[in-house]
Amino acid sequence: MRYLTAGESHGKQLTTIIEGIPSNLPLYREDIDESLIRRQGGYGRGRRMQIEKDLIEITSGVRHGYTLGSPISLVLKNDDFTHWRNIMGEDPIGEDEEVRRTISRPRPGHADLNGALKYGHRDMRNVLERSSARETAARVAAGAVAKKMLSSLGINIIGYVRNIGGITSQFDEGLSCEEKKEISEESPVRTLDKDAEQKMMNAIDQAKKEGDSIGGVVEVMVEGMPAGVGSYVHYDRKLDARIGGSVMSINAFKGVEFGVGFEAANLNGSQVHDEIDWDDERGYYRKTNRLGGFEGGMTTGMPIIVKGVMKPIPTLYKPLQSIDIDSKEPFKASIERSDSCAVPAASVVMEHVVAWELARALTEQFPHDRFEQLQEALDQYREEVRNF
Ligand SMILES: Cc1cc2nc3c(=O)[nH]c(=O)nc-3n(C[C@H](O)[C@H](O)[C@H](O)COP(=O)(O)O)c2cc1C
Ligand SMILES: C=C(O[C@@H]1CC(C(=O)O)=C[C@@H](OP(=O)(O)O)[C@H]1O)C(=O)O
Repeated sequence: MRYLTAGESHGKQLTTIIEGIPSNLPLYREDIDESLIRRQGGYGRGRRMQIEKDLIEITSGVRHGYTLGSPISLVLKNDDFTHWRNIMGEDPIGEDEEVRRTISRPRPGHADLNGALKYGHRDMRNVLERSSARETAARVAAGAVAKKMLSSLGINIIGYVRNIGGITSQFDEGLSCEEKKEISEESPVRTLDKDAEQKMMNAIDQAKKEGDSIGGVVEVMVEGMPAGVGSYVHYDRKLDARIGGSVMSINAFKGVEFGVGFEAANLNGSQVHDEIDWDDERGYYRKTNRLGGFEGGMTTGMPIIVKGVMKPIPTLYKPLQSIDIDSKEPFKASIERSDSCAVPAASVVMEHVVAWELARALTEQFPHDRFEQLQEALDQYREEVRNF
C-alpha cells in the first residue's frame, strides 16, 4: 500500500492517490468525511477552519460502495481558493501588483527559509503553500481508508490529547478504544479528563491573549492487532520504527514514544519489561503493557500505545525576529491569522497516520487481492497464534 498527496494550502484542491487497497472493501464517502470533520475541529483553531468545509469526493477506485482494487483517488476542495484565485492560479504572472508581490520574510519555525535556500525560491509563498499542515487533511483521507480496513478486521484505533501546555490529563488506563472515543469526542480539546480539559482551554486562551502559542502531547491507542505483525529481520520492516517515522512526519511533531517511552531511562529493567503469561482462552498475554505493544519491531498482541509531541505553533501574534531576504534587514512579522493550538486536531492526524502504517503492515504480511481473502488469512493467523 502506498499513497501520494498533492496540493497547495490555498490552491484549488488537495488530491490523494492510494494504491494497494484490496478489492471488495466496503467504503463510503461518509467513512472519510467523518475523519475530515473530526480533524477540522478542536479548541484553539483559527479562522481558516471556519472557511473550509472538508468533504471528500471519491473520483476513482470505488464503485457502489466497494473498492475495486484499482487506484483510489480522493479530492478535497479548498474553499479558501476563491480568495486566492489570482495569487494561486497557474497562468503566467502578468502585471497585477498583488500577484507580483513576493514573500521575502521567512517565519522562524516554518519551512520558509530552508525551503527557499534549497529550491531557490525568492518568493517564499512557493515554499509555505506546500509545507503548510493543510496537507494533513489529505493524509487523514488516506488514513480513513486504512481505518475502514482495520475496523473491518476487528482492529480499533483512537487518538486523543494527553497534554496541552504542560497540563496532563489523568484517566483510567483500562478504558477501551470505544470508551476513549466516546469521551474524547465530547471534549473540545479531545481529552479524557474533565478537570484537565478546562485547564487546557484556559491555557490556550491565555497563550492567545499573550500573542503566543502552546503545544502538547497526543496519544494513539490500538486494540485488536494480533502478535507478530511487523518484523525484526530488517530495519525497514520494524513496525514501531515505521510508525515512529510517520508520526514524526506530521507538521510540528518533535518526538515519539511507545509505552513508558523516554521514562525508560529512569527505570530498572524489571519496571519496564512485560512478563509473559498464558491461558487457554487468550493464548500468550502480558499482565502489564509498559512497552506499549511492541517488542523486536513486532506487535505483542497487547494494545499499542504511542505518543507524539507537538511543538507550539510557530506563527505568533507576538512575532519573533527574522531577516528579510531582499533587504537583509531584521524585522518582526505581523500576521493575519493562525491556529493558537492545533494539538486536538493533531490527535486526529496522528490516529490516521498510525492507522495507515498498521494497514500497510497487514497487507504486506497477508498479501491478497481481495479483502475477504485478507480477512480469512488474518482470522486463520489469529487462530494459529492462540494455539501456538
Ligand atoms: C493540524 C495542524 C495545524 C497547524 N496549524 C498551524 C497554524 O495555523 N499556524 C502555524 O504557524 N503552524 C501550524 N501548524 C504547524 C506548522 O505546519 C509546522 O510547524 C511547520 O510546517 C514547520 O514544520 P515542522 O514544525 O515540522 O518543522 C499546524 C500543524 C498541524 C499538525
Ligand atoms: C488549513 C489548515 O491548517 C493551516 C495550517 C497552517 C500551517 O502553517 O501549517 C496555517 C493555517 O492556514 P492559513 O495560513 O490559511 O490560516 C492553518 O489554518 C488545515 O488544517 O486544514
